[in-house]
Amino acid sequence: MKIKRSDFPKEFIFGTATSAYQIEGAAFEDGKEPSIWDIFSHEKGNVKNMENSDVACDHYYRFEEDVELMSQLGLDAYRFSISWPRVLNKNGKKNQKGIDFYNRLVDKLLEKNIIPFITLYHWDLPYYLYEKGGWVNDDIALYFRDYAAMMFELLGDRVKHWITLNEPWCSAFLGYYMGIHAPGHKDINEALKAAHNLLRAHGYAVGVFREIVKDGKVGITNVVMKVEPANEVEEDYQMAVLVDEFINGWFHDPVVFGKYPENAKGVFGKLGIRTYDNDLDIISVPIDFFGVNYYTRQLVTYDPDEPFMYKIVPGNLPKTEMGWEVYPSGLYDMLKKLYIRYRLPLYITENGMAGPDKLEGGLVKDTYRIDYLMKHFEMALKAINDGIDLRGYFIWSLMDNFEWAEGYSKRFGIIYVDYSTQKRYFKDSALWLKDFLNS
Ligand SMILES: CO[C@H](O)c1c[n+]2c([nH]1)[C@H](O)[C@@H](O)[C@H](O)[C@H]2CO
Repeated sequence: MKIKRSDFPKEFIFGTATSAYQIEGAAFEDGKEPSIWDIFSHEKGNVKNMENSDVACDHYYRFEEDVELMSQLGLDAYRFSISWPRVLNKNGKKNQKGIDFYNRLVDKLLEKNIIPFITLYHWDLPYYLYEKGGWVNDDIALYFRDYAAMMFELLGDRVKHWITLNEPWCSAFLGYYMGIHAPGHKDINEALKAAHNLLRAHGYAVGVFREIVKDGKVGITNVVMKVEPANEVEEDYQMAVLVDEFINGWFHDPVVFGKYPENAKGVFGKLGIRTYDNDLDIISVPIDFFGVNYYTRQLVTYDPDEPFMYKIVPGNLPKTEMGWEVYPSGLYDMLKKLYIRYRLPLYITENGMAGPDKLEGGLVKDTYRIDYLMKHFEMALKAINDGIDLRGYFIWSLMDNFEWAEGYSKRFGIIYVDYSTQKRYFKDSALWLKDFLNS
């Protein structure tokens, strides 16, 4: 059964998502200070082929063309992030040229009737704050609060949908424990501290949001993985519960319940890893929605030789270029689980796939991406029809961009970017989406 746009509630919004560091470029121009990713990507061995976002998709200079493309597709909304080091310099002064860029971007979106959704933090911490300790310095929550208040003051008259953090799990565990993201640390105690300070930053920002953008909605976007036992044996089921708490619970429970998940907290305690319970009242100030970034499932199996007694097992379903299984039913399962547990409205703030996209004669035949998106749209519609308060869906991503440690080797866009010419090309998936949005 082919679903149509009209099967969704008329107020449901379809959009695309990007982030500042992945598309803007102009990394050192117009007064922008370096971020931890500007430094990390220039250090050998961190990013495939030593690629970086000095230029990326040159969006800082091409944003009008890009908004025009969004308008041609008929998108309802666009999710993007603010580069903190582009708008606030190391002396705590506003960088007016950086602020003007976001003013012009927001005004262009509104002119085209595209609803802006802003993410305040999508991993590009100002390097000058990292030098003060970054996310492991408790003061960072207040620096973030002041940055958030400034952006709410500057754009809150026109932007009514805000996301404090994108995937604090990645910032904390990829950045401070696994070392594969900036700042490249490998210290579990730093990771737990960073996680707590990220959540404190979120809570402080929501507090000032309520004073400044009275008619706005604010939430937080988390990684959402369907965690399943690799084998249907008791010990794997137990590991699935634990890993679900590590990945999903650790950043959802404190925000709603004001407490960390018990099993995971117990495991950290047993391993002598410190956890925190200060400011849980600030962390759990009420929010208006959860942003859900769903891509795939994670199969786990018990392994006593691993630090946390589990390891990830690659499943046998078809995989994307990232090696992630295509698992649409996991989206439905997680939307239902989140809605039952937290009773909050939901937006899918990211869903999409990296494909073997080839530009031939100005076309990209990414039928696999059309199939992927259609199957996930069907799960979103099923969730809505089952009474889940799902309000929107943002495809990751509007255009091919800098895929962090993978550099430009992974293409997630519905628009193809030829980085040698900066020309944009609608992939077949974009043309399909345009038809779908008009169906
Ligand atoms: C399991 O995937 C994560 O939820 C995830 C996937 N992704 C993300 N988070 C980030 O929010 C984006 O910046 C990435 O570009 C995007 C694609 O990798």
